[in-house]
Amino acid sequence: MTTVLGLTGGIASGKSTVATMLRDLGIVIIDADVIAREVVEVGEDAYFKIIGAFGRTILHDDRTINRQKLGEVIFNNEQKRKVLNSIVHPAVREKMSRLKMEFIEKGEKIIVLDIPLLFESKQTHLVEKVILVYVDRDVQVKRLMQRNGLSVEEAEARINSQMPLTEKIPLADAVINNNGSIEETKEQLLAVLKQWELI
Ligand SMILES: CC(C)(COP(=O)(O)OP(=O)(O)OC[C@H]1O[C@@H](n2cnc3c(N)ncnc32)[C@H](O)[C@@H]1O)[C@@H](O)C(=O)NCCC(=O)NCCS
Ligand SMILES: Nc1ncnc2c1ncn2[C@@H]1O[C@H](COP(=O)(O)OP(=O)(O)OP(=O)(O)O)[C@@H](O)[C@H]1O
Repeated sequence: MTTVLGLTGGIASGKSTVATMLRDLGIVIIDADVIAREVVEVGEDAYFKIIGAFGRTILHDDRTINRQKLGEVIFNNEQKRKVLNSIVHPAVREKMSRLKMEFIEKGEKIIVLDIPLLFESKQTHLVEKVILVYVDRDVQVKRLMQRNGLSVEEAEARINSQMPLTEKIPLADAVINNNGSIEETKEQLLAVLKQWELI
């Protein structure tokens, strides 16, 4: 029997940090951000659809998608974000489901789907339980600015394009508070997995 968990949070809340801890425990992670990059590689269906919707100005000279430029467009324009989502999300969903089935067939005990927009895009039916990685907004802004080299306005725009983390808390089965140290986050994660009798 395989248990399928969802790992979610907000931008720069610490999902990848928690995913690395899970990987270190030997648990398989299917990462929606990674798949979202793969399905828009040069030559893929979604790649051509993106050019059709956003024009060739969002490409680098080598024809790959200029993610920084596309990000500037979609994080500041809800209409355009919806257009991009409508192109990329179906392809991501299809590939995630396929990978999930492959790992189930292989007999993996636990599979974690790391999906930043799990609640926004109503994907909770894919998983049995959801772990939310939470941080306070000021911590989130600070870590996002630092990691991506963004201004406070740019960081706020990205955070505002998602459901507020406080609204995600009641929708999750377990909440890991990542305001503190990495060690404190790891302790919380292990406690959740023990409580669910997964380790
Ligand atoms: C806009 C893009 C080109 C920016 O690329 P970039 O390399 O700068 O960021 P990256 O892909 O690593 O995403 C970082 C984080 O941004 C947030 N984010 C990404 N896309 C979205 C979106 N459409 N709406 C809200 N938040 C988003 C997520 O928290 C994600 O973890 C890229 O994020 C993208 O193609 N987004 C659309 C697909 C999508 O929704 N991906 C999220 C998981 S399916
Ligand atoms: N407990 C912590 N203390 C200090 N820094 C942290 C902590 N957790 C994460 N970080 C840092 O915060 C940033 C965001 O963390 P991470 O990349 O894990 O978030 P994420 O939710 O996967 O982000 P995204 O969805 O935007 O890719 C990273 O630079 C990471 O090193």
